Amino acid sequence: MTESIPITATVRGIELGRARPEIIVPLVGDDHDAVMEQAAAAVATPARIIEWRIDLFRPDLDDAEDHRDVVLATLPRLRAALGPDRALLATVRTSAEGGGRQIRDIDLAVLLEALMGERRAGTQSQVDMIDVETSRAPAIVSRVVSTAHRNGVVVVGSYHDFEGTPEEEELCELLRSQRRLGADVPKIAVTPQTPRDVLTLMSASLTVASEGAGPHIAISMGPLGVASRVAAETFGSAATFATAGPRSAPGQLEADDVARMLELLRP
Ligand SMILES: O=C1C[C@@](O)(C(=O)O)C[C@@H](O)[C@@H]1O
Repeated sequence: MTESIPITATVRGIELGRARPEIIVPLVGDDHDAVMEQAAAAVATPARIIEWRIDLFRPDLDDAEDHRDVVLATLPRLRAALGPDRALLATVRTSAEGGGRQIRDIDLAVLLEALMGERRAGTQSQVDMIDVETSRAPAIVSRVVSTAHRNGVVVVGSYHDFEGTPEEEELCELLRSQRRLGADVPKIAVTPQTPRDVLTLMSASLTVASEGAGPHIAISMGPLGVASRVAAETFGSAATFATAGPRSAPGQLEADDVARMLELLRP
């Protein structure tokens, strides 16, 4: 019997969806120096993907254009600090999904598009992956997805629930619908109220993984959900978020510990 080749999403030679789950370290600094300091700590861990939580950057700047200007000024320096082998995931988590910034859909689209830039032939966008919340206006999601794909940027589609864990079938459908919207890596992060909720999340992830449509990320947040962050490979999640300093969500563990756990828990 021949084994089917998994569909993967590749950034900087890192193949999401094949072999061991990737560790993603978030940078949550509120200004340039804090972000650069956290980036230095992140590159000293085994994480190969670094997430810049842009919604937490310069909260003093309410104006979308002022905020965009400082973000774009820091981007090349952050990119350089990561070196050629680490991928940069840019995330603007809106307050609607537990993030730090209240932003109009149109300003969000302009910011995400500016981050991806229009690359010239033979060059690479400074951002390798872009996070888009798939519950934003459909026109905005599709605009961001098209710009990303035109520029060779991998799209992470996001959904967060900080209150509870929907039913398994709903979780599966969320991941499938994110992929239909153009996400290369659908992602759900939900909150367990009971241990069984953690199983529900893992089971939904396993179901979707077995469909073989491509990589996805599934997280059960908070202290109860920690198992989901280290057992990612067993239930088919392509990546897990872990820290090198302050965390960006409840339940995240240190990247070095997670790397060890992923190795120990390899099926
Ligand atoms: O979407 C996610 C997942 C996350 O919420 C977590 O639970 O690890 C952390 C966020 O930084 C990231 O954007």
